[in-house]
Amino acid sequence: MWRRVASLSSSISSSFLAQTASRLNTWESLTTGIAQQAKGVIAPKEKTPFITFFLGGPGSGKGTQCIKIVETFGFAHLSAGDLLRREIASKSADGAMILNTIKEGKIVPSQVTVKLIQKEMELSDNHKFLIDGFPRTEENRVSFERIIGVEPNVVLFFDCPEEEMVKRVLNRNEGRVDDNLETIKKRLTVFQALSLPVINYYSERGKLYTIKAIGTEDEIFEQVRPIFAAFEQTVG
Ligand SMILES: Nc1ncnc2c1ncn2[C@@H]1O[C@H](COP(=O)(O)OP(=O)(O)O)[C@@H](O)[C@H]1O
Ligand SMILES: Nc1ccn([C@H]2C[C@H](O)[C@@H](COP(=O)(O)OP(=O)(O)O)O2)c(=O)n1
Ligand SMILES: [Mg+2]
Repeated sequence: MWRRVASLSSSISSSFLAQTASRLNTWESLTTGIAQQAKGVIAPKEKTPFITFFLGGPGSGKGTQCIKIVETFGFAHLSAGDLLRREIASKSADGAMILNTIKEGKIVPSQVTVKLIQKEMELSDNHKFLIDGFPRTEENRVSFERIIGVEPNVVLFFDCPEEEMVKRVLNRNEGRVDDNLETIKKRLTVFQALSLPVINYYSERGKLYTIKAIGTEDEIFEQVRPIFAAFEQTVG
């Protein structure tokens, strides 16, 4: 597998290869556990994971653009919010706590969310992931790095005026318990206080792509598409 990665391109820098090797080891350990549990039913992944984080305030259009990336570039879409809502619906042990946290516009403890993401990654046949709505706090970010052991390759930030986000969320019409004015206001405060530092963190590391998230869905996709097109060859 190492030879396969190393032969991808001679122009890939040695530090990139070192990072790739480290991610590969992590991916193998991530998959080994589940493969053992399944007694060989699930084959170990053959490709290095490619991880993208989609960040932005409520209603900034993350989920909408993820669907387009899935259709165009064949990524697996893991929405942190959807995974948490699934826990609520399944009446799991954490369900009531998650529901209250979401209603309050707060952030669910990282361990819970990262475990759900980890499970989805392990079960997926894909190696290209869009992780949508995560990490929303520095605690989320550090917890992902500690538990999953990898950093994202690319981070997208959907930059949208608050007024527009509020309008979109109030029109979302998906029956979500948090799509009301009171919760949105709390979520916007949490976004400013806890999520912006994560966005700044990735900006300082040169991983951040800021998308101007106003305009039609197609116009916004024309900003998003080239980012993924540029990585298509190396991602596989
Ligand atoms: N560019 C856009 N212009 C207008 N409405 C949009 C746009 N993108 C998404 N929407 C709508 O806004 C709402 C929120 O979008 P969504 O993708 O769920 O955002 P997020 O996942 O960031 O909260 C949805 O009802 C969606 O259909
Ligand atoms: N990393 C995350 C992601 C979502 N949550 C909770 C708290 C969020 O307000 C809700 C809804 O998240 P979701 O990503 O679905 O929300 P938007 O699509 O941005 O409106 O889920 C969380 O606690 N931690
Ligand atoms: Mg969403």
